[in-house]
Amino acid sequence: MRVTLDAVTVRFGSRAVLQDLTLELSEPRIGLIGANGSGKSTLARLLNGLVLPGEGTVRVDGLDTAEDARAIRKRVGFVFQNPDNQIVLPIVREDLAFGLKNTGVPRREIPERVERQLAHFGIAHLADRPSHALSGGEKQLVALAAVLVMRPELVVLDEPTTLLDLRNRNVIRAAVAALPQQAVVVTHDLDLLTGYDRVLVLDEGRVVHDGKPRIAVPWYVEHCS
Ligand SMILES: Nc1ncnc2c1ncn2[C@@H]1O[C@H](COP(=O)(O)OP(=O)(O)OP(=O)(O)O)[C@@H](O)[C@H]1O
Repeated sequence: MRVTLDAVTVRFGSRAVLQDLTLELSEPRIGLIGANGSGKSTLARLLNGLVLPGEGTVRVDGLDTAEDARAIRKRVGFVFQNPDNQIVLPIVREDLAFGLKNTGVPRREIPERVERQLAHFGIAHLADRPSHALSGGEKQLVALAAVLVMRPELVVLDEPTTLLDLRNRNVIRAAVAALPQQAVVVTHDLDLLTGYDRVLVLDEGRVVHDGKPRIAVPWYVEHCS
């Protein structure tokens, strides 16, 4: 998919948290890095219309997020930083089935799709567990599974590894690397970006570096830390 930002500014109150961004995002793996408060999550949220630009336009394959948010959300999945904001139903299996039911997937196909997605992440054993009683890392895996089961064309992940131990961080890294879909990943975990096609470094709402990870990551470490 091709996401284009044209002269986008986002303000919260009188403060511009993204300033006059013009970008085209179409590479398979894009990382967004930058200091706390630099605007990464806000940029990620623009991509599926969770945040709308105050000025300028965001288009996803030509659809304007300010006008076609519903159609865009079907195609662009968003994995929240805090999985509690995403998991809506009390039992894991039901949570994964929820979105599928809402988008009209035939009921007989739903259980198998849910099982397959959970098994893919090695979390089939969580299917009947209450979502609220999962560990932070388990919740993060369930939240990612719940987005992927919808088969979005683009997946936006906001700090997908923050709550995870080393083993599950590797599970997520491998899962993201193996995604057939395009992915945009906000992260402070710089190792996650190995092999990515493009990394954007944000600073105070502007893109201050844009390039391959082997250049962008050392640039960030040198200039922004
Ligand atoms: N809904 C909101 N209302 C007011 N201010 C907001 C809102 N969302 C974000 N901000 C502010 O916008 C700025 C950018 O926030 P954003 O979450 O995009 O940064 P970030 O780079 O993702 O940070 P972090 O690494 O800490 O997650 C911050 O100063 C934040 O306080």
